[in-house]
Amino acid sequence: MRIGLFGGTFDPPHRAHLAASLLALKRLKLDRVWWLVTPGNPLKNTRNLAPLSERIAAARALTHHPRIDVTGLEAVIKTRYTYDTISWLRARCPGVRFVWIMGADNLRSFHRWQRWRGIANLVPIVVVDRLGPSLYAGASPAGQALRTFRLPEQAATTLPDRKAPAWAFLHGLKSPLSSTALRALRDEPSPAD
Ligand SMILES: Nc1ncnc2c1ncn2[C@@H]1O[C@H](COP(=O)(O)OP(=O)(O)OP(=O)(O)O)[C@@H](O)[C@H]1O
Ligand SMILES: O=C(O)c1ccc[n+]([C@@H]2O[C@H](COP(=O)([O-])O)[C@@H](O)[C@H]2O)c1
Repeated sequence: MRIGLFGGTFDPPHRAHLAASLLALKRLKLDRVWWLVTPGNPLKNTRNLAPLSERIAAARALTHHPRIDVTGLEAVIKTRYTYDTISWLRARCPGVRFVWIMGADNLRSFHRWQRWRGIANLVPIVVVDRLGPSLYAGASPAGQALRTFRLPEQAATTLPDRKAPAWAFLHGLKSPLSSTALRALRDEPSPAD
């Protein structure tokens, strides 16, 4: 069983999240993708974050795909740290080949995550193209530190079978969508206001 783990804030979820999941599903020949809706990204200001239950419900409504499961696992196991989440899952699912999925913006800030080198040693990672951040992601501190473990894109399909550290960059999604932009649209005063 090959499972992609797609952690995110999803406030709100949008079509690029779905497209990134579908791209990883197809290119890595995954059996499933599990969305892990975070109780709150430890590096983001979470003061105005929508409630977890709302973000989970919106993600389920958007995905509605037989191979995508939306979970609030991190709230259940009481962590916000990816290293803890992946360790917890690996300990309980020994037969599963997990892969961590993230957008290129997160590779750029990956060196600020708790135990990021440990995460890279736990599971293979796939980085999905994102309009803007993709340009410099490979040159980021983590991209540079992990450069010798980078696979050519054509080998991405082998990622779930690889021993970590191993990572690949998937091109082909250059979506400008972001939750920040959607929140700004939502919060814009209407002409009637
Ligand atoms: N347009 C996109 N293209 C590729 N990956 C994306 C895109 N938008 C989000 N992602 C990835 O999806 C995951 C969840 O992202 P998140 O919920 O933070 O959405 P976001 O649009 O980046 O939100 P925000 O604007 O609030 O930071 C992250 O790994 C992120 O890199
Ligand atoms: O573990 C960490 O230190 C850490 C720091 C920043 C982000 N993350 C995780 O990265 C994922 C993507 O976050 P976001 O806010 O960009 O959607 C989400 O699962 C977060 O919990 C994890």
